[in-house]
Amino acid sequence: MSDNNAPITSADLPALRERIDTLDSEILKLISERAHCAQQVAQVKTDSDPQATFYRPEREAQVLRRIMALNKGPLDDEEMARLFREIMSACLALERPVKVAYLGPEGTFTQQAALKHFGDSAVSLPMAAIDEVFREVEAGAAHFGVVPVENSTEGIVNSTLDTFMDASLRICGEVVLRIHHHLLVSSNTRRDKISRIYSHPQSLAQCRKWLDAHYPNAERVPVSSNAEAARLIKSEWHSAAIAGDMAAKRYELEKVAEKIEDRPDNSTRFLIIGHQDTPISDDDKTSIVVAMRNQPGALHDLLEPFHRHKIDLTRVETRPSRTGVWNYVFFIDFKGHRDDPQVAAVLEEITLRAAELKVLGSYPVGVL
Ligand SMILES: O=C(O)C(=O)C[C@]1(C(=O)O)C=C[C@@H](O)C=C1
Repeated sequence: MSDNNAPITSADLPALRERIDTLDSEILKLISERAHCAQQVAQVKTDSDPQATFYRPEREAQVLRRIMALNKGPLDDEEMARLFREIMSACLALERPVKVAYLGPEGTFTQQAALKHFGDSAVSLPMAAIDEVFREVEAGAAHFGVVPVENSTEGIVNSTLDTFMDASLRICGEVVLRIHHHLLVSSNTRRDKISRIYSHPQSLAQCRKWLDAHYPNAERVPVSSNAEAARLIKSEWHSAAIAGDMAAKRYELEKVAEKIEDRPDNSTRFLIIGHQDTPISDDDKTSIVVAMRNQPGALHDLLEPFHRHKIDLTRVETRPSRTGVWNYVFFIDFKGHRDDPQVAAVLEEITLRAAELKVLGSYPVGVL
């Protein structure tokens, strides 16, 4: 191979490939050793508790954060963490394969979020509605569920918050996904004759300006999901769909235009729901739902302890209560874990002031 100062030429190719082969052998050996360690961890877990939970979100967040902090390039931190995410996913599948229910059908952004969080080795099960995802996990048919909760342009997903009010499940993680929309067609579509564009209503709204500029006369048809839009156009030669990469791949569609969302920072936050409480990971969030008594100053009374204990609120959402006794409930997300002394003190104070308080979960801030 060339010395350090000489430019690399095609003559170096065989030596470079030989070096890659040697490195791959080392990586292979190390990954196998790591997988062996994970198997031993599983043994320790089952020895101490036959009902042990194998998936440990706080540990996974710590592993990924550490890798990102150690990474010196040339791969960027996210790319490197994504590779380790897959290694961990395979290691966890060796311990016990994880079943994850998500808001389907196949090809939705929620499926993409599930894969981003659990990796490719998880078994993912599409559900037709958000409450079905909850039910599947509550019934034990899936270990975890993934549901959308808020979008940076279109706001809150009300059905997720409403379903939480009656559910017994905990939040054990969050995933934030950059949402990129594409205009997709099938191989049979006459691209110059597009007269109808299908998508989920939120996606149509997120691409409104682009559609006004490029397809002002096409009919915009709202459907139940982007994946459904992608499926529909397979049989219509004059129609296009707005959907993401996952749907494009699943339905073998071609991209006429990429990243057509009006706001480049368009992102959606998803929650991971399950049965278990998650221990502290050192960078956590907590979600609670609170019903206050119907009296003046109730919201102030609720928020004041957070201010006094210097706890950052990341979201406050009001929803009509469905029990009829209390008019409104507040969904609050804040930084910190319920086992942090400061957070525990705030929760204790709120319990005294509120008609009802439910901690939905403390979980690691999304890493990827
Ligand atoms: O540390 C553990 O508890 C493990 O089971 C190992 C491991 C890993 O591969 O690093 C695998 C699955 C868990 O979700 C967390 C981490």
